[in-house]
Amino acid sequence: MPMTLLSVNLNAVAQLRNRRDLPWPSVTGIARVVLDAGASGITIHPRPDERHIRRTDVFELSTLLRSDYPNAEFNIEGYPSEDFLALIDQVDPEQVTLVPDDPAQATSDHGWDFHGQADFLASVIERLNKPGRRISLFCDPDAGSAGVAAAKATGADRIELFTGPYGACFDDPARAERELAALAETTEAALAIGLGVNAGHDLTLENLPAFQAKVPGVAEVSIGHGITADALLMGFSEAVRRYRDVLGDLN
Ligand SMILES: CC(=O)[C@@H](O)[C@H](O)COP(=O)(O)O
Ligand SMILES: NCC(=O)COP(=O)(O)O
Repeated sequence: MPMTLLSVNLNAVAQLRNRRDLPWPSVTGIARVVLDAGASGITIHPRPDERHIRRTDVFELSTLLRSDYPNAEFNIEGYPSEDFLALIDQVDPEQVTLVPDDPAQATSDHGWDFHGQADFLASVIERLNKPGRRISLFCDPDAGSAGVAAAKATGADRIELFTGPYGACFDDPARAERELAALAETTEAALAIGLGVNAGHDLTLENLPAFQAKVPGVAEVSIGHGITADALLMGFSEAVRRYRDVLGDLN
């Protein structure tokens, strides 16, 4: 089975903590648990209103990864505003995932318009690019070969497939098949031109097996909401173990 790495998104943990003016659950504490359980990295999507991840979390996570988990990948997602770009300069994560969200958006719900925003993306990527850092662009599942060619032309290293529409098909197997076919076609087209592929949004233990089987070649998935829901029942260590198992990442 092809192996896909798991990056655990800690937005939901931060959102739970933020219900009270108290420091638990600890975002860095959960980061330790998931990395000790074999997750390959940590993903966060700090939003301008700090409704989940706060600026302070970004620095604390960065310090933790640098000091205790030097092989783990830190993936920071967000819209490339000047504030976001300055944060990336300060924190210097291994992967930056650019997402076309406006500040008021409830959650990410679409990929980039690679043709319409080609110049903007190319200039941002030129600023962000440096050795040892990967740039990924959030991508609609049906972007197809024209979309991924335009994404590659911006200078990006990878796309991140937006799997939200697939995740929403949990009660509609026929629609899920159609979503998987679009995701597979976009992935194949990206890999054929040397663009790496990540994926994320509403992936779960239930929908990952079919995704793994039908969309081969995905390097990394970032998962937050689903794995946090599972962790409430089974704990984060066991949840990470089960996701890694489905992803072919257990010995
Ligand atoms: C980019 C993406 O797919 C998202 O999943 C995002 O990171 C989730 O953000 P929220 O946790 O704010 O819904
Ligand atoms: N990039 C997608 C991500 O990080 C996780 O999204 P979700 O599992 O919380 O929907």
